[in-house]
Amino acid sequence: MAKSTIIAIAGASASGKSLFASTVYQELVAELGGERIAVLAEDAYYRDQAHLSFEQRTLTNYDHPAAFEHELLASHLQQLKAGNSVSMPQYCYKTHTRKAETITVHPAKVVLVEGILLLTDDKLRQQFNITVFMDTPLDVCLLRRIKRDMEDRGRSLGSITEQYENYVRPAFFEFINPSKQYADLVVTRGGKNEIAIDIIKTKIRQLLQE
Ligand SMILES: Nc1ncnc2c1ncn2[C@@H]1O[C@H](COP(=O)(O)OP(=O)(O)O)[C@@H](O)[C@H]1O
Ligand SMILES: Nc1ccn([C@@H]2O[C@H](COP(=O)(O)O)[C@@H](O)[C@H]2O)c(=O)n1
Repeated sequence: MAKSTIIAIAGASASGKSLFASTVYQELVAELGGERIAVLAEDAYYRDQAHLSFEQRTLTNYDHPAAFEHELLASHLQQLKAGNSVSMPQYCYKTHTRKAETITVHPAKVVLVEGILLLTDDKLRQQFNITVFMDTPLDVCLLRRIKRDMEDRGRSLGSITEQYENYVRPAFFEFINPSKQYADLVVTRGGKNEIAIDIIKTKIRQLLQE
């Protein structure tokens, strides 16, 4: 396989990273077919916590780089670039650990990867060819996170606000926002910014023709 291009999409929790990545992916798959584009999520690389009790897992700081197995993600990106398939873990936000099953990701000409702390890690940054930062106001992110976490991740309003004050907001200022400096493209207005989606799609079409 010809050299892969890795496109990283970073930004705050609920800033629209997954929506942006999945919109680009789905629209291009509808147009070109899926075998030359792959999508990975940094969240899939949260450390396995099967050895901890549920109570212990609720105490983890999921917004700190130490919560992620970034070495495994970096090695998977390297494997994909080398033309090998990888077994991407699957993560469950309700149990706070990995599922038993993995997903096989095949090598692709373009690999999209999205996650909060991608641009904070030097080894990961070395793998990225194009970097995008979703610059959505934090109050907008919080409102979207509350709705999503209550509807999809089985959380109470109390647990969301406590986690937000203790971990999510501090990590945004300590790690996520400073990593914006590493972005090639800063996207405002979230995962539905059609011009930004179009720019990335145009770049990917160009890469697929090379
Ligand atoms: N521009 C937007 N307008 C309205 N809702 C949005 C927009 N961008 C994202 N959302 C919604 O906000 C929530 C969080 O978006 P998501 O893409 O999952 O964020 P992230 O992956 O950054 O955590 C989702 O329910 C998504 O549909
Ligand atoms: N068990 C977990 C694991 C992660 N989180 C939160 O998820 C956020 C990152 O995912 P996004 O889709 O929002 O980018 C991060 O801010 C963690 O706080 C969690 O709540 N529980």
